Amino acid sequence: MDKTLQAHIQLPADLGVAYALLPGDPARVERAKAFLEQPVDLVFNREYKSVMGNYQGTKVLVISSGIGGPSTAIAIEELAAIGIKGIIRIGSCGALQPGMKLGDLVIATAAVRDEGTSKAYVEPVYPAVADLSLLMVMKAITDHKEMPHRFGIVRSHDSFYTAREEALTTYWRGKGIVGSDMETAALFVLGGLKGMQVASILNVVVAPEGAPEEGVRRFVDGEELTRQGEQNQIALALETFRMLALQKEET
Ligand SMILES: O=P(O)(O)O[C@H]1O[C@H](CO)[C@@H](O)[C@H]1O
Ligand SMILES: O=c1cc[nH]c(=O)[nH]1
Repeated sequence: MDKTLQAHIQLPADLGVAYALLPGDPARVERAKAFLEQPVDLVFNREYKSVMGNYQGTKVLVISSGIGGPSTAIAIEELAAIGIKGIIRIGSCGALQPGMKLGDLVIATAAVRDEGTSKAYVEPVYPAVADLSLLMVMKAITDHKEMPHRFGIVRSHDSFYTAREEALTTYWRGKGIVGSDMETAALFVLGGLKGMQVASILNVVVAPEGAPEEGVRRFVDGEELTRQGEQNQIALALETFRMLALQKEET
């Protein structure tokens, strides 16, 4: 077995796990860990904190990506190198469309590539799309679960504090985009290029007319609706992997 550690995530290739949850924030790894049976702490190097455990018979790795495309792409590359086949991002986002509430889930079907990382890999005409099988499983689960959510296109961006942020949000709201984050496009493009199964479930922490920094601050402080949204997204992601694994066993 190859015991060589990946340079950044510091994990070896013999973990024997095929599915990974990918939050941005290392603190979310701890909260996802609470859903796992026999959880084992693995590594905390730079922004990459990892734990592994079982969810109702399915082995799952949880590892943080940090903020933005570059650190996410490094995580995806190294996860692919250790045999990860499926990744579900469990991130936070700003809502763009009227009526969306804190703690609602956005299940990204595709992402606007308004960032740089995915362009370092492939021309901007290449689409950033989620894996259809994962989306179908999520649709089946959410059809029967009480969990405020919507499927739609998100926008991934690189900046947070420029003078153009409000204008950009207004522009993309007009194009029907439902949420904004910073990693989904890189995940979808790399996942597509590498033939991995990838999806992204985002928890709304900034209301449609809210100030991004204020929403993020309140989420960090433990605001109740956004914490419930986080619990919902973790449960949905884990249940999706469990059902996917069952489907694979059956075929
Ligand atoms: O909460 P995470 O998963 O980090 O996601 C969102 O939060 C960060 C910005 O506050 C960005 O990484 C954005 O994509
Ligand atoms: O617009 C937003 C709001 C929250 N988080 C993001 O990444 N973008």
